[in-house]
Amino acid sequence: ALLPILSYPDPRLRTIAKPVKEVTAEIKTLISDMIETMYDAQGIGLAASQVDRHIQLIVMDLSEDKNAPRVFINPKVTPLVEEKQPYEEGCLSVPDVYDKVERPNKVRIEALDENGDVIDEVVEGLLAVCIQHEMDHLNGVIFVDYLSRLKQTRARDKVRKVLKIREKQG
Ligand SMILES: O=C(O)C[C@@H](Cc1ccccc1)C(=O)SCC(=O)c1ccccc1
Ligand SMILES: [Zn+2]
Repeated sequence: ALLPILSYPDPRLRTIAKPVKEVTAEIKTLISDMIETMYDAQGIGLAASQVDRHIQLIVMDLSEDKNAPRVFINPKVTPLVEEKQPYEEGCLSVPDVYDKVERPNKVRIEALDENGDVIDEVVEGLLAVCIQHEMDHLNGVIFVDYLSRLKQTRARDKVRKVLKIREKQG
C-alpha cells in the first residue's frame, strides 16, 4: 500500500528512530509498502522516519529498471575517507528542492537485510551519498539542515507551494 510521506518541516521528521528487535510479518509488510511508496514517489531511497514509522529501517533502489530494492535494518555507516565531496541531493520530504551537500563518498555499511542476514559492505558514489542521507533521516536530520538559513527558508516556502498544488490536483 502507498504510505503518506511526511513533508518538511513536520516535527515528526525529527524523531530518533529505534532499533528493530525482530523482523516480524508486520515489518515485512512495512518494507514492501515503503518500496512501493519509494517507486511511486520516484525516489532512490526512503527511510521509515519519512512515513512516520520511527524504527531503524531504510529501503533503496539505485537500479535503472527499479527492480533491485535493497533493505537495511539497524544500519551503521562508517566513513572510510576524510575528504568530502559535494553532491546535488534531493529529498522526498522536501519536494522540488535540490542542493549540494558535502559528504564522504566512501563508507562502510553494517546492517541486517530483510531476512535478518548480515550486510557488511564498502560502498562509494551515489550509494554512499544516499545511505548517509537515509541514515540522517533515522537521526532526525534533513539535508536542508546543512544549507544556509536563507536556503532553509526558501525550501520551506517551496514545499508549502508544492503541497498546495498537489492538494488542488487531488
Ligand atoms: O528523501 C529521500 O530519502 C530520497 C532521496 C534520496 C537521495 C537522492 C539523492 C541524493 C541523496 C539522497 C531521493 O530519492 S530524492 C529524488 C531522486 O531520485 C534523486 C535526487 C537527486 C539525485 C538522484 C536522485
Ligand atoms: Zn530524504
